[in-house]
This record gives sequence, structure tokens and C-alpha cells, in this order.
Amino acid sequence: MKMSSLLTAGLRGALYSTGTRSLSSGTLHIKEPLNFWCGGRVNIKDVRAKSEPVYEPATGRVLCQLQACGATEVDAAVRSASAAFTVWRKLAGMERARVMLEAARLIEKRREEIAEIEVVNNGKSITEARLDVDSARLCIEYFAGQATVLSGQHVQLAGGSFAYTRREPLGVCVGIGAWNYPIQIAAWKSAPAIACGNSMVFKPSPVTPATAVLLAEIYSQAGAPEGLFNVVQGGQETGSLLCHHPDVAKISFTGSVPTGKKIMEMASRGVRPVTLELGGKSPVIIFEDTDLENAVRGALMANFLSQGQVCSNGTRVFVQSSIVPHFLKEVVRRTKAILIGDPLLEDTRMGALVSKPHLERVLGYVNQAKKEGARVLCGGEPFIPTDPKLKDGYYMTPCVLDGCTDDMTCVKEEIFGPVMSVLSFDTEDEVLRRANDSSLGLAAGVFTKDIKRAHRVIENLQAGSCFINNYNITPVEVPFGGYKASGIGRENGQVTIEFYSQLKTVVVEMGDVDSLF
Ligand SMILES: NC(=O)c1ccc[n+]([C@@H]2O[C@H](COP(=O)([O-])OP(=O)(O)OC[C@H]3O[C@@H](n4cnc5c(N)ncnc54)[C@H](O)[C@@H]3O)[C@@H](O)[C@H]2O)c1
Ligand SMILES: C[N+](C)(C)CCCC=O
Repeated sequence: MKMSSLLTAGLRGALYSTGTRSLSSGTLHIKEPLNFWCGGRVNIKDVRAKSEPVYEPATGRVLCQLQACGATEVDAAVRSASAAFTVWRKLAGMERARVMLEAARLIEKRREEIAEIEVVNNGKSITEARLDVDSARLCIEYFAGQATVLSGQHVQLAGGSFAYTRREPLGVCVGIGAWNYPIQIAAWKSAPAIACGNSMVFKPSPVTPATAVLLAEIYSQAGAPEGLFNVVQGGQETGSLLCHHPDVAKISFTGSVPTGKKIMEMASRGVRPVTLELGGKSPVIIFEDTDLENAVRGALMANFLSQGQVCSNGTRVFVQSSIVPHFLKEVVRRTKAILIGDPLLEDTRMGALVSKPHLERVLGYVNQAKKEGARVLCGGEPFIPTDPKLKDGYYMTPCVLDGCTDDMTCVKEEIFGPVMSVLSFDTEDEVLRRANDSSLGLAAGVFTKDIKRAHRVIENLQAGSCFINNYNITPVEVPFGGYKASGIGRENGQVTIEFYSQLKTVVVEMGDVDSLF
């Protein structure tokens, strides 16, 4: 199926039947297949295939039933990607870039509808979803540029001989995504992969399957060969089939640490490289000399984007003791003012968490924090919006916890919800030691006006993605990724080319073979 049918009746039926371009919560029914290979959407024919409901977090309504791809479908998708690879790898970087830039243009054109579908399936606010679509587009534009400058080296050797290196693609790459940034993750993985001449089979989270297929259709309409970017739906079993497939050259994974470990194990059997973008429990350190207003804004950005479901969130907020009361007053005032509700409304700043079990898990962490002695300064309760159609949605009030100590569960474990733990500290050495006391190391932030201290503290923090006087800013031009158990490899930035390509060295003899035998 080609782009003319992109978002046709099934997927869009309910939303665009009125002729307007805006969806409202509670109206979308997804009927079209969400798998994509050989250049079109694919229905699973196996009636025995397992099916699971997919929900709209804002209303708790079932959006569709998702059938998991089995071995036959995974194999078909990998074969489709292998066929595309043979064509795509031969193109000049400029030719690949042209397709990618056209894909970026199509994303821009359809920004609103992609963002709306993301909101319906994920629960985040439309304002944030638009930014995610922008990030997907920018990433594809950025790596289109990188495709044009991929190059090797020339090395002069003795006697006029020389060697050169070729930067070559790996082959069929597998992308496996988490549910918190579905379209952004699909783009952050596919853009560097295809820029380098690879093809990809992508598996979104079964919780948020709706938008990856739109990206597949967009690449296809932009002129990519059939099979360049394929989508298979399913959960753990489908993911595991992909990781074990003999024709897969690389696995790029975004998700939790426990799953990341399994991915690495599976990849190791075929000696295949992995990119792992995993969880975090990142520190934000606020010194007393900071511009407090700015630090408060930073702490909110570090904790409440996407209902707190962000890998890089700075959920351990260390505040120097002299400014704790003032900081708490401001942070609580602003947290209470966050407008929670229908994620498709423009004014909403916090939508619904991704699923009911996840909401319960996050609320469980708040209860546990209370039992362990933390004080709830605001939030941490289920929230029911006044609009009756939202009454079964997965909402909660954003929470600020005070009186936290380093040994509390809320300070040690990734909660992945809108829960900020505030800890006080006295000295720089002390806060560095405590901030680094984690097996994770995805991100970290420092707020201070002292420029020397800012750089000194950053140098000593064990984290891959650091911020000074801001937080959660991830321009596609700069690498993103973690230290320690938060991951391996990077996404975005020039360095990512190295994670999606391999170097071939060619030694060229200009004289005769000088044989020892
Ligand atoms: N570092 C980053 O860039 C980043 C970004 C977003 C999310 N995350 C992390 O993701 C986690 C939340 O996402 P989640 O709950 O979807 O994670 P998850 O690990 O449960 O699932 C992630 C993906 O892996 C698949 N999967 C699960 N078991 C598998 C297996 N055995 N083999 C192959 N695939 C398998 C899932 O179906 C899903 O597509 C959080 O820990 C968060 O910090 C990290
Ligand atoms: C763009 N953010 C908000 C930094 C999210 C990066 C991806 C992590 O979940």
C-alpha cells in the first residue's frame, strides 16, 4: 500500500470524518494494519496470532487489537530489509540524503496529524507531541547532511603504496523502541541507520504501536526502496525473534535496563553490535548562588515532561540547604499550577500516564515514599478530569517529595512518573559523591552562576548527557546516551555514524610482493 492511502479511513476514519484536521479524545479507532514491509502495510494472516488491546490513555478506551508478529512475519520483514539493503547501500550519500530530506519535508507537512495520533496512543500533551515530531524531522534532516559527508581516509605507505579506509554500512539493523517517545525513537534510530546505507526493521512498543507505521509510509513516499524501513508489531517474543534472526547485523534498543541486558545477551550470541539507550535516575544539583527562578523552571523540566516518563529525567533534585525552603515554595506553587487533563487540548500541560498498570506502579512508589518517611508537599494522587469522557483515563497529580534521603526507594529506583524527590546538601564534595552513588548514569544537571564550579562539577559527574543551567534539552546535533548501566553507544550527533557503520581497510601495493617464502 502506498502513500496515497496514508492514514486513510481505518486509522483516520473517526478523526477526519468531519472534514476537520483535528482529532478529539475518544474518537479514534485504528483499523488499518500497523505492520509494514515490502513497501506497504501488512495484515497478519495467522488467525492463531496472539492479540492484545491497545489503549487510549486519556480515556482508557481500547483503540485497537494488536496482533504480535511471529517467526514468519519477522522473517518476511527481515527479507524485505535485506532486499532494500542491496540497493540502498550502493547509492551515493547525496542520493540517500535526497530521500531523507523529502521524508523530513513530508513529516513537517503532516506534523499535526502525526502529533495527534501520538497523543491519542501515548497520552502526552499535544504541545509536547509536536516537539517530538519536530525532533524526528530534525534528526532525519541532520543525518541527511551526515550521509553526504561519509568518507574514509587515505594513508600513504612506503614505496608509493598506500591504504584507504571505506566507511561501510552494517546491513539490516533492528530497532526496538520504548513507549514514551514512539515517533522520536523511531526517527532517532532509523535516520543514522539509513544515512549510513543500512536498512531497518523497527519494532515499536506494543503499548504505542500507532505512529511508527506512519514513518514507514513517509520514507516510502519519499522514494526509499521497498523494505528500507519496516515495522513489525509485537512484544517480547517478537523482539526476541528479531534479536535472534541470523540476517540481522545490529540491534539498537531503547527501553529498560533489565530488557537491555537481555538484548545484549542475545546480540552476543551472533557477535553483533548493540546500541542500548536505557533507564536513568539522574541528579540535578542546585547551588545556592543560582538564579533560583531559572533553577525552579529547570527542575520542573527535569521532572514533569511527558508525565515524568522520560529516561533522562533529573528525579533526584539536590538543593543546597540554605535555599531549600525558597526552592520548595516556588517548585510546589508551580507544580500545583500544572494544568492536567485532555492531552489534545492546547492549554493542557500534563496528560495521562501511558497505562493503568503503570499509573498504579507510580502511585505505589508515592505510597512507599510516604511509608519510608518522605513528605508529600503536593500531588501524588489519582486525578479525574471533569470531562466525563476522561473519567477512565490514567491521570495523576504531579508530586513533589521533601525530606528524602539517599536510601529511600523513591531516590534509588527509576519511577518513570511525575514524582520529584528533593534532597538537601551542604558541600560540593558531598553532593558529587551522593549524585554519583547510582548504578545508572544517563543524565545530570548543574545550576549555578559560578562558571568554574559548573564545569568542575560536570567533569566529576558520572553521566553521559549533562546540562549546565538547563535540563532535558536534546538538540539532534549533539550525542545523547548514558554512562554505567544507562547504556552503550550514542544517538544523535556525528559520533552516531560510528555506531551504524564499519570501517574497511584496503592496503594497495604499488610494487611487487616481497615474499618471505
Ligand atoms: N535512554 C534512552 O534514550 C531511553 C529513552 C526512552 C526510554 N528509556 C527507558 O525505557 C524504559 C521504559 O520503556 P519500556 O517500559 O517500554 O521498556 P521495556 O524494556 O519494557 O520495553 C522496551 C521494548 O523492548 C521490547 N522487549 C521487551 N522484552 C524484550 C525481549 N526479551 N527481547 C526483545 N525485545 C523486548 C518491548 O516490547 C519494547 O518494545 C525506562 O526504563 C526508560 O528509562 C530510555
Ligand atoms: C527529548 N527528551 C525529553 C530529552 C527525551 C529524550 C528521550 C528520553 O526518553
